[in-house]
Amino acid sequence: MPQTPPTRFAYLGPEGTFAEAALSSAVAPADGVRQPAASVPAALAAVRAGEVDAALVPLENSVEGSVPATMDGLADGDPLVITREVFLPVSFVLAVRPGTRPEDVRDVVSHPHALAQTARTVAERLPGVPTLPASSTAAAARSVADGEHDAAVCAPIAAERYGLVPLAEDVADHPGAVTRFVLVSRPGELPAPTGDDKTSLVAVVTDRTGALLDVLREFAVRGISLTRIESRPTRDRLWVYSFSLDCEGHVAEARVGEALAALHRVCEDVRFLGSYPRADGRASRPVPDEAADAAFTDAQEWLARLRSGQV
Ligand SMILES: O=C(O)C(=O)C[C@]1(C(=O)O)C=C[C@@H](O)C=C1
Repeated sequence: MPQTPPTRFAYLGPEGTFAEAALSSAVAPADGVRQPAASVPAALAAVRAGEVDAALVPLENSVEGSVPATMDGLADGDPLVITREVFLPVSFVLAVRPGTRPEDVRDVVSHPHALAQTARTVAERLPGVPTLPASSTAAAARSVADGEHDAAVCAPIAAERYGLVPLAEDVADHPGAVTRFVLVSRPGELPAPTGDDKTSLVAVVTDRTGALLDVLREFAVRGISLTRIESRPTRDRLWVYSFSLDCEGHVAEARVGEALAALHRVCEDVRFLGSYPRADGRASRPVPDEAADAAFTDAQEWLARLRSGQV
């Protein structure tokens, strides 16, 4: 009997990134093969090209906010959809080659999000030492192991993986940070509604009075709570913005489907980014009776009766 090929996953690499840890927490090693990608755009490109089935990429961090490469990578290019969200607590060490003393360190390298989350502590430990960006925390650790740089801000597991030792542990300025990762695929069958889901989308609006209010109203009048909203420049058109947002609910629910259809009417463009199980551990708000599927069905039936003359 022919065997189904294993699911292929890309993640922001190399080995030892938080993205790899997030993928491991979500997908058992036996449930697919995984390959590191050099950057978030490279991971998304591998999905679009069909080289992998899905990519696990960072979307936002509780301290530093959104990851622009992922936000923009999902908003532009061939459509991709989120099928799952994964939350991972992140903690950082300042890692060096064995034998390195604080006074030997001439630079500190890491992913910009990791440098931002540790800026104060690293400056206290290594005053005046410049910081440099890397494509990921693990790429930073590897470059220190290779002798290209002197210290990396990375996960304890990355330090171990690349033979480094901690010069300082727990160097986050705000301990307890969590990064939200998303698993993205080419559009296909949607994850089934679980009753506790999120829907993500990007709405492009023109520069006019009340444009954002129009977007928000379509959710509010249908009893849908938003869990995130932020604006990004569309980049190719001056002063035209897109709103990237997550709301509670699944597109299969009438209230969410109708809100999206309404946005399609009032926005210049709407890009659906998926409906997937909510995993942030926070309780979704109860759906008001008048926004439940049954209320929409009842209203549709009533309207059909009116239209057929049964007043
Ligand atoms: O470099 C990594 O290890 C990543 O997975 C990326 C990333 C990010 O983009 O925010 C993930 C978690 C940390 O907040 C720092 C870096």
